[in-house]
Amino acid sequence: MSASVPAQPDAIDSTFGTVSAFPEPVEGPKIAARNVSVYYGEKRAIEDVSIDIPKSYVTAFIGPSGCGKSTFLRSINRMNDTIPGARVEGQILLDGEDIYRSGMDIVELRARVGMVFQKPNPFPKSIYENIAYGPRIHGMTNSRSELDGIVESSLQRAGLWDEVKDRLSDSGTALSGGQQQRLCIARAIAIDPEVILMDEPCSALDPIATARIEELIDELRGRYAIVIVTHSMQQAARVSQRTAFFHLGRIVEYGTTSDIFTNPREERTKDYITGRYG
Ligand SMILES: Nc1ncnc2c1ncn2[C@@H]1O[C@H](COP(=O)(O)OP(=O)(O)OP(=O)(O)O)[C@@H](O)[C@H]1O
Repeated sequence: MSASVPAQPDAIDSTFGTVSAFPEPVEGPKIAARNVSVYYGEKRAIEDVSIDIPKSYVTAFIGPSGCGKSTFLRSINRMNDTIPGARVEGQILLDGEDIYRSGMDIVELRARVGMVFQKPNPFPKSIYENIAYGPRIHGMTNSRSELDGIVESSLQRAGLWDEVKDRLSDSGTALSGGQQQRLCIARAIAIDPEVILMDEPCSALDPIATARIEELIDELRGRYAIVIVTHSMQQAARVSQRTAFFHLGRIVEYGTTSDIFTNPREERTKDYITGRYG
């Protein structure tokens, strides 16, 4: 891992296990949202959200069902564009560039800001093709051997290579749920993104597969800005260094995961993380 990777977690909390406390990021934000509101038709699902999301950290979005976590996550790579009637106000800056400006190349944006969904969704193609598809359409390689190299390194980084190297031509959909999710992470990594958005990536997985994905998230964070939506307080505490608590379409509190879980400023945050509602 690079030297810029934050240090190891240093705070322990008996309820949530090890909770990370990290120094402030040294670089400017990878993503900066400014007064973002998201509408579905007349309904406002996100209201005036501003947040800076750093590189080399995992940022968790937590909050009760329907509070807008997924809506906001999807607005970071303009996935909401695909929903009829959805509309975004405000600014979302990626390295200072407004991703909602006219003329923004959406295909390039989604290559820079990859996404992993709740339910693993490999293409109904071979394991090899699942990974090779993105680099091929983005013109990232000139030769088969280069493409082979990307497929191998992506599967390596997603911790799947040893399990699939002898059956790359088997269908991706024939893998176990946990393997499929690692395949989807490998697919996202293959096009060299800068940000990885994960919408409840473990909710369809058993505890062992979940632990594997959590380890993987920790291994990957040095290289990317990772944002994860999760319903599991324990998972947020285990994998993230920053946590934003959403409620009724707003961010109530955002800070180090350590502060949010051990020393929340807001009553609503405290109530949620102690299980009083949600
Ligand atoms: N495609 C859509 N069309 C209309 N309304 C939507 C759509 N998607 C979400 N909403 C509404 O926007 C609000 C926020 O939903 P969203 O899925 O972002 O919340 P969430 O916090 O991710 O919830 P959950 O934790 O249950 O996944 C909810 O009131 C939801 O009903």
